[in-house]
Amino acid sequence: MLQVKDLSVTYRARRGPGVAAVRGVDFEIPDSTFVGLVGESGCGKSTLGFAIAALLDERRNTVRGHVLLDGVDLYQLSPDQLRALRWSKLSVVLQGGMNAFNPVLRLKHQFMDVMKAHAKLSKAEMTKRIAQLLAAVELDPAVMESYPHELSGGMKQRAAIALALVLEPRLVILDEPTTALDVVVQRSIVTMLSQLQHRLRFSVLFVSHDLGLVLEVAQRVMVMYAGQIVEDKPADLIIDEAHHPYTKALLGCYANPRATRVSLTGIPGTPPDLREHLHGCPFAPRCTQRMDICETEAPRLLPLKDGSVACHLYTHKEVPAR
Ligand SMILES: Nc1ncnc2c1ncn2[C@@H]1O[C@H](COP(=O)(O)OP(=O)(O)OP(=O)(O)O)[C@@H](O)[C@H]1O
Repeated sequence: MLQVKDLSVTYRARRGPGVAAVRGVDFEIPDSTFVGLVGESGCGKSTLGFAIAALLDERRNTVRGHVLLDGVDLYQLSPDQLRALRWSKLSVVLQGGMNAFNPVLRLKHQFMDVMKAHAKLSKAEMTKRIAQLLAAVELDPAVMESYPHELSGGMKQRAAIALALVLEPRLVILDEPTTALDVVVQRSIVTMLSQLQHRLRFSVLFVSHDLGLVLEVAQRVMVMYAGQIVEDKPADLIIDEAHHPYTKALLGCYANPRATRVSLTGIPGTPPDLREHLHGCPFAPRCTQRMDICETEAPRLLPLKDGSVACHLYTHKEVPAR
């Protein structure tokens, strides 16, 4: 349903090279699939999410490649065609829900504005639909009469998810939707989201730096490093069968709740500066299994039995340098 083909995004700079935040990314998300996108801060997750939603300002950055939703390339559409498609086919939920709502309008009017722009419904029908949606995200329907500031952070984020679902989109992109919330509220929202996704069968791209949280809800996990997808795997296999040394290192930073003993390791070094031209594998300077080829040749994302990985360890028979 969603196909991303050779997608690259560069934030242009006044002087010098821009930031190549997304570098030739390819993947697909079939219907009704919950995909998590994880990686350290600055690896390009949000930029990829925004580029898929065609939300980046093309006056300030360069987007190349294709994003196809049901075969329609979003980057070939006029602004009006794109507007018609937002909310109805694809919607976005951002951190804290704060960007979703106008502070001076009651929630119900904000839901109605979206509905009026896309569908012909009577006021009573709209009110009924808003009540159903708020109940679906486990909020009291009476909340529709509130202003955004009257809601707690968790309630606001639930309302933002309800708003994203108002026109029954096929794909919802959530960018760090629960990061600003406490752990208990985070868990309850993510569980609610997962149940809704099962019931309503939309697809989700869930952007998060929290691998533990993603593993609780996603069917598939894509791991991003330095603007590229380095591993893509079913979530239930990633803990025991991760291939990429970066995925293994990320897992080492996360306490597996199923393990009886846990030792957390961290990842030495820092991700590369995305303003620079990258030679070879971007993870090589931090990789404990690097080989000579890793310094010179960029690995391509190649299919495995389950998922895919971009790492020379699985295509070359060289012995790791250390
Ligand atoms: N508007 C912008 N202009 C210039 N560079 C940007 C802009 N937004 C992001 N970047 C840079 O692009 C790179 C990728 O950033 P991005 O926010 O997409 O990463 P991320 O993985 O989502 O990180 P985080 O989890 O911290 O949000 C970083 O080097 C960041 O500094």
